[in-house]
Amino acid sequence: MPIKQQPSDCAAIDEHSVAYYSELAYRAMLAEVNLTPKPGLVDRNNCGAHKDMELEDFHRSALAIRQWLPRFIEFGACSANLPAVDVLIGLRPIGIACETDMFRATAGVNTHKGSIFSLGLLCAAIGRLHTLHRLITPELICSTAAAFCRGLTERELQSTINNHKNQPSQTAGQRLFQQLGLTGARGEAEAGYPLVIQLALPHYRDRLAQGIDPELALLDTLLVLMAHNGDTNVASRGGPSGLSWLQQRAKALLCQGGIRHPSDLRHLHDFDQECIQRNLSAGGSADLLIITWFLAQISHSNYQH
Ligand SMILES: CC(C)(COP(=O)(O)OP(=O)(O)OC[C@H]1O[C@@H](n2cnc3c(N)ncnc32)[C@H](O)[C@@H]1O)[C@@H](O)C(=O)NCCC(=O)NCCS
Ligand SMILES: Nc1ncnc2c1ncn2[C@@H]1O[C@H](COP(=O)(O)OP(=O)(O)OP(=O)(O)O)[C@@H](O)[C@H]1O
Repeated sequence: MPIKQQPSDCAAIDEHSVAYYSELAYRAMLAEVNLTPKPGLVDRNNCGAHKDMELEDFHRSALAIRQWLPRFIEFGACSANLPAVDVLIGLRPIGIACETDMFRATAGVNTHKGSIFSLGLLCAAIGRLHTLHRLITPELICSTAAAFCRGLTERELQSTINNHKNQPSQTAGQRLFQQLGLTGARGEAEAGYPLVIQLALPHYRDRLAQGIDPELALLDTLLVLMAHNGDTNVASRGGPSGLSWLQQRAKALLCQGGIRHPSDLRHLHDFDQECIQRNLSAGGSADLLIITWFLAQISHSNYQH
């Protein structure tokens, strides 16, 4: 499809701001994958329910993605003159090139496809807000990302139902929308990341304010996401019953008090083993946890541009 409008050349965003936000996004990916023990997901203890990837693949993948993070921010900064809804068409080739580098780094394994999509959108939103001299807050970043994605679920999920029904070219996300109505990574982005803004981020901040260890607070926040997210990774592996089981299991753990003390980690070890047995992995919630950590650092920082 031809690009309707090209972003004009713009005075590039200053390199310190680009470096600062890129580094936070890179560290967010590391904070998530190193966090242990996570039910069903790859972590420092094990590969969870995954047979084709391990911790080192995620470290290599994050390093490959790191090179692209400044490009997302710069694109967002340089396209700030365009209507928000016209930004995604220019951002996508950068996201796809970044995905290609990720697959090269992992010999073809999907470690961070969903993370690239979401971090790419948020980084571009930061660039746009910077150029427009707006405040860079979690809420404004997510509402800007939502504006980039307006119409995305209609274009790529709803309208593909009739055009591509049962086609092998369908992605997992398109198939799950058709079968279960889940809108996945696209729906969460288009809605402005409500699970992060309304649930996970306030929960993480509350736990930190209560003096809970940051790693335990992040694990507890992962449970909140798992309890509420219509995660297409879980549904693709376990169907609707697998998704419902995982959500209920996470809710039950939270009702028991969640993860507040090191002794609570035994519940996560049990949950991990159950996910491995059922071949369930909450990759979408892991992606949202990356975003939660990233936005939490931004709301804590006094960074001035
Ligand atoms: C839109 C994408 C994610 C489509 O993938 P797909 O159709 O398989 O969709 P799906 O919703 O199943 O998600 C893919 C990944 O997102 C993550 N995910 C799953 N569920 C959720 C959820 N509820 N919320 C957030 N992320 C989720 C998972 O990691 C999953 O593997 C993407 O691959 C794509 O189009 N990439 C091109 C790069 C791009 O557009 N970049 C633009 C911004 S940088
Ligand atoms: N620590 C993690 N462990 C596993 N997945 C993660 C982790 N962090 C993020 N993810 C997300 O989960 C997705 C990978 O999930 P999964 O391997 O289930 O997907 P897939 O490759 O599409 O499916 P399958 O492996 O069933 O063929 C990635 O796109 C990534 O963004």
